[in-house]
Order: sequence, then C-alpha cells, then structure tokens
Amino acid sequence: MAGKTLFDKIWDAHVVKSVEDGPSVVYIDRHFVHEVTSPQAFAGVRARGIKVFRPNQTFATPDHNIPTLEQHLPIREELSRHQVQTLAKNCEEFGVTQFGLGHPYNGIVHVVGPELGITQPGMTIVCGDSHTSTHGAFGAIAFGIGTSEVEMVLSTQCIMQPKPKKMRINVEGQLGKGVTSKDIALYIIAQLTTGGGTGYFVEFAGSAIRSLSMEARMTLCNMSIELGARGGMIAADEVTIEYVKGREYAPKGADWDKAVAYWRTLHSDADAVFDKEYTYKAEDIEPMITYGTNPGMGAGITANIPTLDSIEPASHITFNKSMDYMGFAPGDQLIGKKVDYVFVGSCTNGRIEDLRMFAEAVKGKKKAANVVAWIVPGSRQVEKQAKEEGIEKILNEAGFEFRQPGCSACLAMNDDKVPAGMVAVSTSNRNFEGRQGPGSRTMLASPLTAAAAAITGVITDPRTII
Ligand SMILES: CC(C)[C@H](C(=O)O)[C@@H](O)C(=O)O
Ligand code: SF4
Repeated sequence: MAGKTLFDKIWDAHVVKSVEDGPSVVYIDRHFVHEVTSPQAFAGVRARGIKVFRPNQTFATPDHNIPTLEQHLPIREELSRHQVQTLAKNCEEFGVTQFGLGHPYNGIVHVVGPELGITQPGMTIVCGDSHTSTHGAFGAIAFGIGTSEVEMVLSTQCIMQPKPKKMRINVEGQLGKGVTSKDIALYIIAQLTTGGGTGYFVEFAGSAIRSLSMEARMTLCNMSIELGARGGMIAADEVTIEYVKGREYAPKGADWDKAVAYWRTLHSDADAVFDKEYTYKAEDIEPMITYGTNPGMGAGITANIPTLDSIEPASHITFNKSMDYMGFAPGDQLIGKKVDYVFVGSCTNGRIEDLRMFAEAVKGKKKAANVVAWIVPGSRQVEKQAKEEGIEKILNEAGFEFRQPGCSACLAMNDDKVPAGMVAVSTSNRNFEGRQGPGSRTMLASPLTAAAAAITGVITDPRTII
C-alpha cells in the first residue's frame, strides 16, 4: 500500500464516520468565529434549545466590522455596531471565549488563532470564513465553512465533508532579492488560474517553502483559497514547533513533549501519491502584482499587461471588462502606473514580519504626496509589538499613519473604503470589483511592493528601493 499524505494522516485521525460515496463526519479540534457568519448559527442553536457542544474549543473575535481608528468609542455605523454587539452577546450566552473589541487579543481571526497558539499542527480547524486556509501553514487541515455548517459545528463539534482530492505544489530553490511568499502565491495563482485548485486540498512543499518563516507560510496558505483549492497546508517542522512553543494556548510540560513527538510524524510519506503535482523554480519568481479583477490576473512587476493575442478568445470579453474596470489597456507597462492608495494589512500580510518588511523599506524615506496609505496591524498583539519594536516610529517619520487592528480595507465592511476610481496597491488577497469599496481598483502585491509604491507614488519594482 502506498504511503500516506500529510492530509490523509490528519483526516484519518479525525473521521468519526464515513459513508460510502458520501461525505465523512469529521471531528473538529478548533472552531473560530467572527461577527459576520455567526449570528444565524447561534440563533439556530438557540432555537433548538441546545448548547454549544464544546465551548472550550470555540474562539471568537470581531474583525470585519470594526473601525481601525478610535476603537474605544462606540462603533458609529449601526449595522457594524449591531454585528459586533451580537457576537459579544452570543459568546456570553453560550460560554464561548471572545476576544472582543478592545481586548488585548482582539484582531483578525486568522492572525489571532496562530499567535495565541490556539492553532496547532495536526488539528482540524474550521471557521465561517474562506481564509481559514491560513491555519494550514501549521500542518493542520483548516478550511472555511458556511453559516449552516457553523451551526453544525457549534452544536456537534463535527462537520460533514466529502474528501477532497490531493495536490502537491513544490517550489524548489532560493527566492531572489525582494521576492516574498506573497509573490509565490500570486505566481502560482497566475500559473494555474483561480480555478486551478478546485476540488483539491494543496500541500506546499520543496526547499523554497521549507525556508519560509511561519508568517510567510501563513501568507501562502491564506491565498491557497484564491487558487480555488479547499485549503492549503505545509508540514510542521522545527520552524513551526519553535513558533508554537510557549504561546498562551500551546501545550505545556509533558503534554508539549507528547504533542511534538506526534507532530514530527505528520508529513507526507516518501511514497505517498497525489492526484496532481506541480513543481516550480523559486528563481523564476519575480515580485508580482495583479492588474485585473481576480487574483490570477497577475504578472511579474517588470512585465506588461498581456495583449489580447496571448489570451484565449473565450476569455476576451471578461478580460476587456476587467481592463475597463481597472482603467488599464492590454499591453500597458505595469511599472510607472499611478497609485492613489496603499493598504498594508489583512490576514494575508498584516503580521509583524510584514510590518517589519514594510518599515525597513520605507525607513528614512518619505511617503509620496499623492498616496493615501493605511498601515493596519492584524491584531492588538501585532500592534503592540510594532510599537515596542519602533516600527510605528519609523512609519510616522516617513509620513505613514499606523492604525488599529481589523480587516480594514481588505473588504469594504467598515469605515476604511477606497473611493471609486482610485487605484490601491493592497497586500490583501482579493481584487474583485468593488472589493475595497464601490468602484475601487485593487492591485495585489507584497508589503515590499506596497512600500515601493507608497514612497514613489507609482508602481515600482521593490528591488530598486531595498
Ligand atoms: C466575510 C467573510 C465571510 C469573507 C470570507 O469568507 O472570506 C471575508 O472574510 C472575505 O475575505 O471575503
Ligand atoms: S482580512 Fe480580509 S480576507 Fe482576511 S478575514 Fe478579513 S476580510 Fe477576509
């Protein structure tokens, strides 16, 4: 019998019941909850007169609807205020731990879980949020679920899931100067398209992946969902173990030793078989940026936007529509395009390492006068650390505003909206029409590329400023 994949090992350890040709009932170790997808789920549990089955394995934090300025004041916008209050009330009623607005652990759910050690290797993790794939960076099976499934997990701590197919994506070699894991993600999605991973769970492997920090691995797994995949994962190694060690919710003492011994067994066996496998060379990856309205419409920053003759005829209409929306023309050079907004943050690139990267690149320089920049930490802990490390000071001296944590301009569910027609270089993960505000135009890139745009006011190769 062929060896097992990392995915299979974790999956098999969590299947409670399998139905032939049907979904399996899978036990869930950690359930993260935010204000957008939980109200109806809690209402459903309440209506059935039952309890949250395992409140100690459920953790909540408001993130989407919170403002990133003056968080000590009541939320001005009514719907957002209501969402955030409802989450707090539900968590209190059902005995779920909530890191509410103002709590030292508040922040974006996918930043908070890992930094508190709630996310651990070998676990099954769900949240009513597509970017739950982020947690796969720890060698966990983590995926997003819908509101009715949130209710299912709240009430049973299990979920029904068909087993996905298995894909491995290897990136071998050494990344070039100015190339980050965000660029790996945008490169892979540009190669395989936003549908390339549909039906699969992806394991990222290879020497370039193993050399990444935990933050960088989270960025990559975060974006696996933009490939259409159910989720992404990376086997735990010493980097992972070192990161989890000592965190608030991490196992301690003898439990820690036991956990680590188990985690070390969680990797794909040498003879494991994948349904699909791709291998890329790290050397081929340039700093990337998107020019269109889905994350697969990206290119190396020195490239030009493709011309119609390089695009399949069937896609011409959507391609042209996307060019119109962005205000670009096929064949345009990317470098030199004017930038109005820069957003650094989100569950993709709002961690301490991202802020460090941005701050180092802008240190001693000045923000371009034509750019409005929002630098938003992913959590209160990231905010605190950035202040302690002097990052806020560097940012302020360079003319940048450092805000309070939240999803912010990643999606327009709060006050931080990019105005219509404006071009934003954003470190987030989606560039759909209207994603950052009605009519807003998004170009996805790494924190380094965002820094280069912020200080020059135009799309700039980050390798020229570091
Ligand atoms: C609001 C939420 C359901 C949504 C998601 O699932 O991803 C959001 O986080 C996003 O990034 O679009
Ligand atoms: S930061 Fe963006 S992608 Fe992440 S959970 Fe919030 S809205 Fe979704």
